[in-house]
Order: sequence, then C-alpha cells, then structure tokens
Amino acid sequence: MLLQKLLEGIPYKMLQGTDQAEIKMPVYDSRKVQPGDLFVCITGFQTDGHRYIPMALEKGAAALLVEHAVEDVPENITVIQTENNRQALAALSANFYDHPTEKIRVTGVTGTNGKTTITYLVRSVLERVGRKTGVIGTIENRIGDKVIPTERTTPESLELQALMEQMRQEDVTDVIMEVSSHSLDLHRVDGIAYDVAVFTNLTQDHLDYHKTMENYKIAKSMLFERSKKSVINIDDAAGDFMVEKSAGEVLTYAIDKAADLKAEDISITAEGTAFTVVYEGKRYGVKLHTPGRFSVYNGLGAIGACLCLGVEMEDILAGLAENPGVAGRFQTVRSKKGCQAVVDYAHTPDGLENVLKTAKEFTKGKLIAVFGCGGDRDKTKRPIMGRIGGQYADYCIITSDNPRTEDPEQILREVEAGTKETGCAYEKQVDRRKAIVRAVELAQAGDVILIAGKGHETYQIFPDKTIHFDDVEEVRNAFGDDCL
Ligand SMILES: CC(=O)N[C@H]1[C@@H](OP(=O)(O)OP(=O)(O)OC[C@H]2O[C@@H](n3ccc(=O)[nH]c3=O)[C@H](O)[C@@H]2O)O[C@H](CO)[C@@H](O)[C@@H]1O[C@H](C)C(=O)N[C@@H](C)C(=O)N[C@H](CCC(=O)O)C(=O)O
Ligand SMILES: Nc1ncnc2c1ncn2[C@@H]1O[C@H](COP(=O)(O)OP(=O)(O)OP(=O)(O)O)[C@@H](O)[C@H]1O
Ligand SMILES: N[C@H](CCC[C@H](N)C(=O)O)C(=O)O
Ligand SMILES: [Mg+2]
Repeated sequence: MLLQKLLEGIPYKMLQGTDQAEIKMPVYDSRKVQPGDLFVCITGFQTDGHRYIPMALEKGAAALLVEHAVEDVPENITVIQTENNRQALAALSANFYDHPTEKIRVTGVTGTNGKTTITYLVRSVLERVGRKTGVIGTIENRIGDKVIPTERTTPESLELQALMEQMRQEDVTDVIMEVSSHSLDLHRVDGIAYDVAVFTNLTQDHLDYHKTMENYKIAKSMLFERSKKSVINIDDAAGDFMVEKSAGEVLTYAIDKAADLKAEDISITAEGTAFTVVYEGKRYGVKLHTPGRFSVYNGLGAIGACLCLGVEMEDILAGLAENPGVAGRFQTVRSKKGCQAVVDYAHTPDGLENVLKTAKEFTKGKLIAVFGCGGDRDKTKRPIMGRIGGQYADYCIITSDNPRTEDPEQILREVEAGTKETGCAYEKQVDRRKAIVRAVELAQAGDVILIAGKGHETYQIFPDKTIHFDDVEEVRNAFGDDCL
C-alpha cells in the first residue's frame, strides 16, 4: 500500500524521503520486520521502540514512523514523525485493512468484572438467531466455532484490525469483544467502529497501571464516547458518568434503581438464577445457568446488547437459557462424599466478594476459600482480597496465583495481612497444587471449596518458567475416585 494512503487521516511530518513509497506491512516490533515494511516506533513502558531502528533497518524496513527526530538513517529510508505512534498505529492499521469494522456489527463490553461472561451470553443469543459471530476476549478469540488462542484480553490495534478483517472475510456479521481499560488508554481500539457498548461495573483493579480510580473510570468511559448505542448498569456508582459520556442512544439496566431494563423477582439457586425482566411495560421470565446476583447483572447487560442488535426478546430469552455457563466462571466439580468445589476467575476484591457471598448461600457446612493474587499487578488489592476471604469464608488457604516476576512468598504475606485482621482461621501454602489437595482433605460432606483467581487458565506464570496448571484438573485429581 502507498505510504500516503496508509497514513490517510493521520497528522504527520515528513522528516526524510517520500510518502509515495510502497509499504508491504506496518509492524511495531522490530523482531517481526520483513523487507519493505513500515516500522512503527512505540515509546513503551519497558523499552523504547526507537532503540530498535538499526534492527528494523537490517531486516529491510522501507520506512520508519517515529515520535522524534532520529539520527544515522540512510537517505533511501523514509522517516515520518507523528505525535503519538500508538494512536497512529491504530489509525493506519484500520487503513491497512480497509476499515473492517465499518462492515460488521461490533459490540464492545467494558467494566471491571463480567466482560467475558457477557460476551458469551450475547454469542449464545446471536448464534441461536443464525448470525455468525466473532468473539475477542480473555479466554480465546473465536470465529464461529473456530478457536484462535489469545494472550491478552484486547489485542494491539494492528492484530485487532487483522483479526476483524479475517472475521469479515469469514462472513462474521457480529463481533462481540471485551474492551479492557488498558486497550482504551493505549489506543488499541481507536480504529474500531462500535455499534453497541456495554458497561458492567467499576470496582478496584489495575491501580498499578491507572494509579487512581478516577483515571480508571475515565479510561472506561472512552468506549461510550465512540459507540452508536450504550447499555449501562446504572446501579453501579460509575453508571451515571458512563451515561453522561455516551454519544449515542442509551439503554439502562438495574436491579435497584429505575431503569429501561429492570430485574425483579430474583430467585437464586445453586444451579442458576431466574428473574423477571421488565422492559417497555412488559414482563419476561429469564433463566441463567450461573448463580448469584452478579449473574443477574450480566444477564441484563446481555439482554440490553441483544435488543440493541435487533434481536427479539423471545429469542434473547431462549439463547440465554441455552448458555451452559462460561469455563472457569462459577464452574462446579462435585465429589461423591457430598462436597463441592467451585472454580472461579474472581481476581478482584468485588469479584471475590460476589462469588464468596453466592457460594455461602449454598454452603451447608464450611466454606473453604483457596485464593491468592497475581504478581506484577495491582498490589493494593492484595490485603483487601485477603480481608474479604476472611470475612466470608470459614477457612482460607492463601496460595499463589500467577507470581510472574515477584517473590510468591511475599505476595502471600501481603494477602495474609488482610486475612489476619478478620480473625478467620487460615493457612498459607505457596504451592497451588498442595493448597487444593489440602482443601480437599479438609472438606467434608456439605462443605464448599471455592478456588478463585485462575478460572479457565491452563498455566501458571513464575519468574523463570510457565507451567501447565488447571484448577479444574487439579481439583478433579484431588477428589480422585470420589470425583463425580
Ligand atoms: C501495560 C501494557 O499494556 N503494556 C503493553 C505495551 O507494552 P510496553 O509499552 O511496555 O512495550 P515495551 O515492551 O516497552 O516495548 C515498546 C516497543 O518496543 C518494541 N520492541 C521491543 C523489543 C524489541 O526487540 N523490538 C521492538 O521493536 C515493542 O514491540 C513495542 O512496540 O505495549 C505492548 C505492545 O502492544 C503490549 O504487549 C504490552 O502489554 C503487556 C504485555 C501486558 O501485560 N499488558 C496487560 C497489562 C494488559 O494489556 N492487560 C489488559 C487487561 C486485562 C484484563 O483485565 O482483562 C488486556 O487487554 O489484556
Ligand atoms: N457482574 C459482575 N459483577 C461482579 N463480579 C462479577 C460479575 N461477573 C463476574 N464476576 C466475577 O468476576 C470473575 C470474572 O468474570 P469475567 O471473566 O466475566 O470478567 P472480566 O471482566 O472478563 O474479567 P477480566 O478483566 O479478567 O477480563 C467471575 O469469575 C466472577 O467471580
Ligand atoms: N486480565 C487480568 C487477569 C488476572 C488473572 C489472575 N489470575 C492474575 O494472574 O492476576 C490481568 O491480567 O490482570
Ligand atoms: Mg475477561
């Protein structure tokens, strides 16, 4: 593609060469450059892309996109400057793939918790009415039934646009994607045209990155400034702010406040949730296979999105009832001895509180919580989660999540500080496998073991290695012959 065409709509300054150069691909990682590519230099948190210009040139880059003047670049190489290369990367990636999201319907889901769950609820409904869906999120990316592994919740703009174009080529009509606050702040989704945006909730997480809840809220709100329609949980304290920021039509949902979609007559059992949704003066019965008040919110968010996508209420209700639940979200494993384990992805204070409260409602005996916190992530949530564990569980086993580059024992101590304050009985076991085995040893008939934090994950990340690790597999093994 002609460089000038690639840069259409982006304010830029020519430092040397010509924008009439032919470009094969835009690339933002020097290690991936091939002859004829445009190397986009990103000033990162860990390193600076400009440092890798020699490597990019050695690999045959035809042009460079920089944020400041650079020296010693051969005359035959075109050098162009923009003010913000992450922003430029998003815009030029959309140009490169010819704006695929203008040709498909895109629903974005943002909020601290519930994004993955809502994307799968919406998918169930849309597949039921015969639409081919694409899903982009934490667990995997999906085109129809084809699964594409992913490393992050929301990919970088270049990969995101490529995926959208692949989805368009494979006749996807509707994409449902999770939009992380990082991706909004780092411009990964700048080139996406959203038809519908859903807000789930805003509670503490990612303060390592955003520093304050205000910044975190502002990052989330960016999605609503650019979507044609918004579906917003107005029971949440940040709901009104998201409504204010919405550029398009707004549909609100709530359990407590008055809203366009309101849940009433909620009934929660260990197997799932039933409630009535009131919409335009009519009442409809909703059934979901996940328990908990938080599931009602996820159901309402999904109903709102599907209404905005033009699906009839009858089909929405049938689609939701068909959804079996999402892997690693309140996933239960039972033993013949009458005790039950729940594997859940709760990795924030609010998520942990919600699942513990829900699990407690069905616990006839003791509630044993096995949990920890990830390394290289918001440290301030550790004692809070430790405290929440102690408040709701009868016994806590504090263990490792993904330590990443941190000392696992130190993370455990930071979680423990919160648990200690509550007076709840607890122990620490740094080895997650042993922690799960220990919980199973302690559990008796009527007890519930909540294993939180890793949900669907099939790995555990240590400073020096990543190993295979799957909570569901571990608890099944620990139950052994008693596993149902
Ligand atoms: C905090 C964050 O989001 N960081 C992202 C950011 O990294 P960075 O700015 O630190 O990049 P860097 O390592 O300094 O590199 C700067 C530039 O030099 C380039 N480089 C580097 C080395 C080299 O040899 N050659 C080269 O060209 C890099 O490709 C990059 O363009 O830009 C990178 C390129 O897109 C991302 O990979 C990286 O995500 C990291 C891996 C990450 O862990 N992100 C997490 C926190 C994240 O995004 N999580 C969210 C939300 C999770 C949720 O709640 O669901 C998600 O959407 O997944
Ligand atoms: N609406 C909700 N409110 C509060 N907690 C929730 C809600 N929905 C799910 N949870 C809790 O949060 C966990 C993660 O849910 P889910 O994966 O749907 O969230 P997410 O927003 O995609 O998370 P991530 O930021 O990691 O992508 C669940 O396992 C559950 O414990
Ligand atoms: N998307 C979230 C997931 C956290 C999951 C938890 N298992 C951890 O590793 O902290 C994050 O990257 O912060
Ligand atoms: Mg998710």
